[in-house]
Amino acid sequence: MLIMIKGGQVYDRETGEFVKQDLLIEDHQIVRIAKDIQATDIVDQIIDAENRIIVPGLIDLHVHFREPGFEQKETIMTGSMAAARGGYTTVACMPNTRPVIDTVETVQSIKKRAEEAATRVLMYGAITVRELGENLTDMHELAEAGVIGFTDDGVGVQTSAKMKEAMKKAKSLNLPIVAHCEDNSLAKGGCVHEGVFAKQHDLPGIPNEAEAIHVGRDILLAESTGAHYHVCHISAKESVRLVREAKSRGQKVTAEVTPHHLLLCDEDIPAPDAMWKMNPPLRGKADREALIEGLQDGTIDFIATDHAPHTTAEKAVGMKQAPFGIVGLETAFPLLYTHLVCTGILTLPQLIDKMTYIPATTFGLPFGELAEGKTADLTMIDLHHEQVIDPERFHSKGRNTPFKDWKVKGWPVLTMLNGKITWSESKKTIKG
Ligand SMILES: NC(=O)N[C@@H](CC(=O)O)C(=O)O
Ligand SMILES: [Zn+2]
Ligand SMILES: [Zn+2]
Repeated sequence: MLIMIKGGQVYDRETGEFVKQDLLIEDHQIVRIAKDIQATDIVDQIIDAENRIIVPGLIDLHVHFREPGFEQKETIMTGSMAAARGGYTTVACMPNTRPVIDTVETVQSIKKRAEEAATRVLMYGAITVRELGENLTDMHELAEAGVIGFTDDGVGVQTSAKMKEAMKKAKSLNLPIVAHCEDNSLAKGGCVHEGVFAKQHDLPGIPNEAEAIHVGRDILLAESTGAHYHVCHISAKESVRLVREAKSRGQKVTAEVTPHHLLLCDEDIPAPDAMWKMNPPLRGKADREALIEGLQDGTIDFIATDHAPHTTAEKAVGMKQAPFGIVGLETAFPLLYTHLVCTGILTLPQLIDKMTYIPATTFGLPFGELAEGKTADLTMIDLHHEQVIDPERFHSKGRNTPFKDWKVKGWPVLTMLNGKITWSESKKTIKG
């Protein structure tokens, strides 16, 4: 099978430029990128990319696909379709499923289910059995089964000794510790950020230190064990400061931030409505500013959505009772393009790199670049098309987003994984 993508503005990471070029894809590989490829006779399909940019397939290293155990919220199939619609070709699933991803059997069964998925589905193994914080999983076995790192995402590892033990093991396996940073003794019972909104509505707050204290502790532990330490969904200004300081000492500490923490703060929450409830919570204005600054100066390495679908019924029970989490895969790129690139906060190449090449290289994954010889994972985006976010049109089972009705531009129009089209808005082809 030979596919040509014709006339698009192809992103070149090395120069940061968009050059009008054609791509030739043979089976799963990009075989040629050049101006005006004359191969019309031999190709099976020609895709018209006029007025579109072509970027590497987006990569989201923090998603919750809920399978096994919570299929009412999402499945690998619906989650991966949401990812494809959002322009993603690679995702990494968190292990807070039922059962937890803490055994080789569970890894294998998810791999099996993911064979037909619309994205490449990578996964993390749990740090502790059932994410209970008590006994380490068989990390060696999980690594052999192919997990890309270890995390107890959903909960923090509460004791320093357990985290240190996990880091030692992770270091020996050359895999990262990916930490959900939350000290329960400080966070317990809170449902929003301990700030303006909590006060106004008399809601129990989660203070910044609940996150930052783990970041600080773990940076010390990573320093002594030599492990690669990665901070999930960083949200507090103090955490950004700690990561910046560790990086300046040359430590292998990395961090990700979500679109919602970059675009919203607690004062933006219109009313106590669980569509705005997630963990960590939307922080204060100064935190949001620190996150943007951290993203700009490279303290924060990349963007991950923390796509966390829940059912409408679960989210309808109010701010205190509802589960934490919002969906993100189908809105991330247009939201960030509209609110960070069109406003001059990031350049378009910076945004693309933080959603492709940087997450890949941070975790040593061979994706995130458009080049001859590379896997044909790519996304075609219409930067000009403006559309309102309509959760009813999501491929995800989750409708839980605070961005409903936001008018944004920069929508993905075609996604290709391994040389196969996994999502296309219009099937706009010249041939085939
Ligand atoms: N982020 C969330 O608010 N929720 C996540 C758990 C997590 O990422 O900590 C979930 O699994 O629902
Ligand atoms: Zn988390
Ligand atoms: Zn998560």
